[in-house]
Amino acid sequence: MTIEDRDEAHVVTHALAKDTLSRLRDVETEQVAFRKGLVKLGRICGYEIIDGRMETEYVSIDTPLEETMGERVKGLDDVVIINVLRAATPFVEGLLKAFPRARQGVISASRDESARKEDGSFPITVDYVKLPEITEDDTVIVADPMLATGSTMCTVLDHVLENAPEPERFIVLSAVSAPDGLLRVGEEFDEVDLLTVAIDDHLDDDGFIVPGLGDAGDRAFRTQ
Ligand SMILES: O=P(O)(O)OC[C@H]1O[C@H](OP(=O)(O)OP(=O)(O)O)[C@H](O)[C@@H]1O
Ligand SMILES: O=c1cc[nH]c(=O)[nH]1
Ligand SMILES: [Mg+2]
Repeated sequence: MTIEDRDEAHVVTHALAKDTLSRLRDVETEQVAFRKGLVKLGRICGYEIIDGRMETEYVSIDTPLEETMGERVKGLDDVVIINVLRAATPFVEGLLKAFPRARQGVISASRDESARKEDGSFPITVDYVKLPEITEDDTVIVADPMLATGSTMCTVLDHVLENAPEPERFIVLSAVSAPDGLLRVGEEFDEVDLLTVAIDDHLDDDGFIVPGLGDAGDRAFRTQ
């Protein structure tokens, strides 16, 4: 298993996750490679979630030759993935390769970067929310590649948890996180399992993660 427990979060330490993230960080990585990298990282994280968080059960199987015992992952049909628009879209595309039958939710949330508050958080605009019903049997994965101040994720979680029962597993998955954001989400939502590929050093004065990878949405969608 390649998930390590740290104080702030659980870290996916698979060598391919580190390799892929390093390519994403590189300023020379252009849009298509960047987007494909996010897809790949989502797939790796999905496999790591299955390996590190889910269980298998023994089942009887008839091969063409004889009956034998095999293992199946329990709960693969009870997965909900929440896509936090917009940067999470390619990341979720990768996750869906690991969980092809997941029920999907979408939340459009963006931070108002011109109005950073004194406490360092951002006002978050939520334009669209469409969520599937969540049940106690579900593994819920809220995906956003960037967790900076945590303002977006806290707002998203308020929506996701509203009227939802406590699911079997509740995972917040990011590629790059700042310590501040992890701390904030962890304090406000102690029921969530924070999973990330990297915990970076700090946030700059504009609320960007350093060293980070820049603006994930802009790099994936070529809007700058
Ligand atoms: O932890 P926070 O300080 O809230 O920052 C993280 C958020 O910022 C980015 O989204 P952004 O608002 O830039 O929108 P985008 O995905 O459309 O680019 C990123 O995708 C996260 O959703
Ligand atoms: O560093 C950051 C912070 C928020 N959103 C991003 O895309 N990058
Ligand atoms: Mg966003």
